[in-house]
Amino acid sequence: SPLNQTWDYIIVGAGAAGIPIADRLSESGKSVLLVERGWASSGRWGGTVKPSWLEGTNLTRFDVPALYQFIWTNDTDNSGILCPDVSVPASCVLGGGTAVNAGQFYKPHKDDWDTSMPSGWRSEDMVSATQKAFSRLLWTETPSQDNKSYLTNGSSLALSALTNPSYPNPYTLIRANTSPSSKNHTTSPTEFFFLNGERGGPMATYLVSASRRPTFHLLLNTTVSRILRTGSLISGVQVSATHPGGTTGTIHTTPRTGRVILSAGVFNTAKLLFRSGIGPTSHLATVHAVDGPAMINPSSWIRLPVGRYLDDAPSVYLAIRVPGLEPSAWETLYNAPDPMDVQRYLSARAGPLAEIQPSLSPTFWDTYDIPSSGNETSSDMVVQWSVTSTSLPDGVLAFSATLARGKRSRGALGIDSSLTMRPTILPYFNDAAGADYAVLNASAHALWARLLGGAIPGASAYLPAAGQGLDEYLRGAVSGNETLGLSSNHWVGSARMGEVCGDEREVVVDVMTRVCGTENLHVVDASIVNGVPSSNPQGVLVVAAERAAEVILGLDE
Ligand SMILES: Cc1cc2nc3c(=O)[nH]c(=O)nc-3n(C[C@H](O)[C@H](O)[C@H](O)COP(=O)(O)OP(=O)(O)OC[C@H]3O[C@@H](n4cnc5c(N)ncnc54)[C@H](O)[C@@H]3O)c2cc1C
Repeated sequence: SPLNQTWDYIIVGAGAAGIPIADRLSESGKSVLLVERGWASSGRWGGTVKPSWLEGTNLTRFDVPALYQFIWTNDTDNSGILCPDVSVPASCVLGGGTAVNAGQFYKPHKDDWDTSMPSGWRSEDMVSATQKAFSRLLWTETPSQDNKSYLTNGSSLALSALTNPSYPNPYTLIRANTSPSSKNHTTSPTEFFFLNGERGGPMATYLVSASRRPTFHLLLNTTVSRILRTGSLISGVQVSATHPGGTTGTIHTTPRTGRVILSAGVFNTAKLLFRSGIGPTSHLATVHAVDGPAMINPSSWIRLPVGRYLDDAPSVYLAIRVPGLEPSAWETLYNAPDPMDVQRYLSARAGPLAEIQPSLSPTFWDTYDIPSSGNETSSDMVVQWSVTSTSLPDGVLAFSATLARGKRSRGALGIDSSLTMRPTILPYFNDAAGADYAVLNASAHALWARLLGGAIPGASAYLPAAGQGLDEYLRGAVSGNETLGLSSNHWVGSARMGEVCGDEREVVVDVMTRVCGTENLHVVDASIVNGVPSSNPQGVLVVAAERAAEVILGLDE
């Protein structure tokens, strides 16, 4: 039992960052315990949740790319997948976000590091970590093993509208993971981490190599409820069984040298810090009222601005009607897919079930210059657009704009008396100078003019509808009570990394990923990324985990 030994590294949370760092640390020969609150998702790890047509195979719903969309639907049994104690979608099964996400996988833009991360985490420092991450996790634009794309009618139309030289100012076609820092008026086939026609990512790579080492142990179905801490020194974690097969008790780190690494995701890492007496006083007081004497004494609380730099990329979509657009019929895929498609997938991992439905491609980017205003210096801001016709009526093609690196709005998170984590300030369109809205507005107008100006023959307005102005539509989309609906699930930044603990820039962890005021407690997950990157974040997170492994192993040499 993991309770009966001490561990050099205890890693909390087996997600996008937790799995890679666990693997890299276990390479050193030291003992590594990876504690995951959820159950096995992928069939490779013993997962069992699947539609009936996968019975008799080793695959689960998490392994088949096309089943990704069903995490959002009410008519599919999604119980036990999303974290019940987080008010926004967060995955609480093995793999974390990488078990349920769309698999879009992008190499970081160099400015993802250079504009917001401290020294030691700039692009020149990340070269080896990037190389390691992107040689372990491969990517593809055609997950289907016959090397074809399916239901590509919408993506082909969009790609030609973007790149057609007969329309003014065409986009340049690139391969995003070959030219990661070309994100200005460029378009690329979407890059996915699917592997051999199945979900890839950390569960299919790093976890496989880690689990071959005798010094590595994966503990599933077990929630870490708090860190065992005496002042600045961490001695282990308290755990409780979440599901059958889980473990309850206390697990200790190796005396004097052991470390605990929190990789539980933006909201759950913050919750663990709060429950361990680390955070803003008001949140610690909320936890104290619930946990009482089980919580560390207030005289030992470490006041840090955990959660005060929360960020997420807001998304707003425009949609057009396109004559003759191929219907996607994706709704039937879970319970009643076409038997021919099932046969093709099961025998050869090919066909529409091997890809996100329908092809979520291409992706395109524009970068805008933002003049200085108030305390803000001039900078640039990236808008990433993606194309899909899923969950819309037949014949409708959507273009979804995501405000990415350089966006200025910031939010905050908090905890309530049921110990549920939630954003208390949403990081959307709240910047004083209105730069975020200005960029969205400019980008949406440029695209709308292209789409309705002849770049897609016969296209007509759907959202906004004909007669409703684009400005009015955009204003409506970004205001009101529905703003959580703007989320792209790209949350980062709840434990801001800085060069100097205690300075005014809301620093929670130092460049060694160590929580300020502690000796051996680290955070390695999306919490330490100081602002949304230029593209979907998991590529940045795996690289960050590789970099964190380098610095932590360096500390222990
Ligand atoms: C529906 C959806 C679609 C997305 N699509 C994409 C995409 O296509 N591309 C992309 O780049 N990004 C995508 N993302 C975002 C991406 O998945 C996340 O940014 C990423 O997974 C965050 O990584 P993380 O390591 O910080 O946390 P996570 O991956 O969330 O991992 C945290 C892990 O910790 C576990 N845990 C939490 N609390 C505890 C505890 N107390 N004890 C033990 N274990 C605990 C959780 O169960 C989970 O396994 C998507 C996210 C969602 C929700």
